Amino acid sequence: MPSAASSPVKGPATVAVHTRPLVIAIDGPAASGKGTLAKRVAAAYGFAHLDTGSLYRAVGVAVLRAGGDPADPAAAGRAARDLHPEDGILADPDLRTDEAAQAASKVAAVPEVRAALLEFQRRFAEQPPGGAPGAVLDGRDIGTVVCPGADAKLFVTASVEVRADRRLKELQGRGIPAIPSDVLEDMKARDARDSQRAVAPLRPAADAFVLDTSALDADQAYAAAIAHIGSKTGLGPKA
Ligand SMILES: Nc1ncnc2c1ncn2[C@@H]1O[C@H](COP(=O)(O)OP(=O)(O)OP(=O)(O)O)[C@@H](O)[C@H]1O
Ligand SMILES: Nc1ccn([C@@H]2O[C@H](COP(=O)(O)O)[C@@H](O)[C@H]2O)c(=O)n1
Repeated sequence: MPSAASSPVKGPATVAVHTRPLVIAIDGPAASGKGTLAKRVAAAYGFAHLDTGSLYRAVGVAVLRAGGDPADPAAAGRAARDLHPEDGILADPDLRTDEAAQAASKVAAVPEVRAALLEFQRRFAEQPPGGAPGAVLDGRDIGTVVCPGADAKLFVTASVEVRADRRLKELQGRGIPAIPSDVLEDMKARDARDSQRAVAPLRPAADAFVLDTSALDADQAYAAAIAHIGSKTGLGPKA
């Protein structure tokens, strides 16, 4: 094999700089806007995007469909081991219901479930589908557990009242009737389960950039995220 010094020059020196896909981790509580942000960041950089919450939702829905209790570790663990995310289940509209969200946060507290879903998430980050040059994963434990070596980490948050209001408007926009106080209580219950569980609790990684979007609209949140990602990776968005 010729040494690097004797190799013929095949193109600009910068071409060979990225020898592995770039990984951007975006975590945060429910309705903080991390999914909206992750999709937009992925599109801007030409990266693949994985909404890891949909994996937990798929497991929760599978347990419910089998007539089981999402908090039952045996039922939840079995459903996670049987999950084949490549089969299109993540696009099932049933995953977007509040019932699915609550079931997801119950199965997510089961260590066997988290272990069963870990490999798929890491493979996505290491080998993004379609040969994309990078991956954006959003969830609760991407920066802390799934991709602790991510090139840029964001923890997107907002006050629980602001998040409940966003979710309420989202539900209303989809024509789903919702009671504001119920939405707020559900949000608090999910926050508590996600941040108090023993395994991979929701919390910012020590090296995460905390982005509070309580007073930011989606464009302002995106601008702040892009500035941070640029400062960590030296890359700017393509679009
Ligand atoms: N900065 C923002 N300001 C106002 N509304 C926003 C902002 N970001 C996102 N939204 C809206 O808030 C709602 C929730 O956003 P999104 O689904 O991205 O949150 P999420 O953190 O991914 O939620 P979940 O974890 O429950 O999937 C959506 O209706 C979205 O359009
Ligand atoms: N990395 C993750 C992602 C999600 N969860 C759990 O799933 C629930 C649903 O997630 P959404 O992002 O779709 O709202 C969430 O409440 C968490 O309990 C997780 O644990 N880890």
